[in-house]
Amino acid sequence: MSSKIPVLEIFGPTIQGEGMVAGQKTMFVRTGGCDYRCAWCDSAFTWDGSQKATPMTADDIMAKLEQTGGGRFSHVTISGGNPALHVGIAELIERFQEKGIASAVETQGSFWQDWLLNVDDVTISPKPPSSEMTTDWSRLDTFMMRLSARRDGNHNLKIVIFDEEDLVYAKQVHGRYPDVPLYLQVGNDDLDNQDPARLRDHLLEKYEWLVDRVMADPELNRVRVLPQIHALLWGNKQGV
Ligand SMILES: C[S@@+](CC[C@H](N)C(=O)[O-])C[C@H]1O[C@@H](n2cnc3c(N)ncnc32)[C@H](O)[C@@H]1O
Ligand SMILES: Nc1nc2[nH]cc(C(=O)O)c2c(=O)[nH]1
Ligand code: SF4
Ligand SMILES: [Mg+2]
Repeated sequence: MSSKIPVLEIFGPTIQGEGMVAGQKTMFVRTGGCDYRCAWCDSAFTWDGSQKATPMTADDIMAKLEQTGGGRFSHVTISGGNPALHVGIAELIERFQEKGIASAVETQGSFWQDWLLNVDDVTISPKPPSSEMTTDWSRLDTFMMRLSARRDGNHNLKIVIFDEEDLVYAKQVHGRYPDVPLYLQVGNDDLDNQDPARLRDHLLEKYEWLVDRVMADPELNRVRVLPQIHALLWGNKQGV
């Protein structure tokens, strides 16, 4: 029997706006529920009760992806919430493999699932102090070790930066997993802004600050710095 997955939204094709495969044409499946409560979560509707998830089987999700994306995609990103809370995603990844669809997952590294071994690109996003969450380093170590042991697939770290303290945290993570590519992402601290042009100016100013800080720091010579491209293009709109 297949285990159902709580789904908040399925959308696309759009571009992956963040991290390692930024610019990639992809569909998104966003799952409901998260074990964290980040102070600045831009997807709080997945866990704060404001929107209701629909329980779906892997086949339901495939049908909805095909209905929404038509023939216009060959890549699916699973985000949330924390997708790694859901065992049922194993079957969804199998469907992708059968159909030759590449897959990516966004998670914070607090829960492991063996299906992660079959995902092409795994992004792990540990949370810095500004999130008001605490990193369980032994859990994260185990998570990173399991990913490093796989033969196929890529993984990377992505840390959202709001302030100096977050940069200190990012350097701690970088020192702990020096061989894993690290992306620093501009934090969006204006989640209620409904004016995409004004938000864009604001986020670009923050991007410039982050770039300047990274250029000045010899401990950050190997990191990559990116904004959320989708926020620059479409602001705080959901489902893009
Ligand atoms: C909404 S989360 C869902 C996946 C998973 N729970 C996680 O946090 O990695 C997707 C990505 O958005 C990032 N994110 C969340 N809120 C953000 C914000 N206000 N500004 C920039 N990035 C944010 C997260 O750090 C994560 O990398
Ligand atoms: N275009 C686009 N790119 C994204 N990359 C990560 C996202 C996420 O919310 O996990 C996201 C998203 O919501 N939209
Ligand atoms: S871990 Fe991800 S989904 Fe969960 S609260 Fe933090 S940013 Fe939001
Ligand atoms: Mg997002």
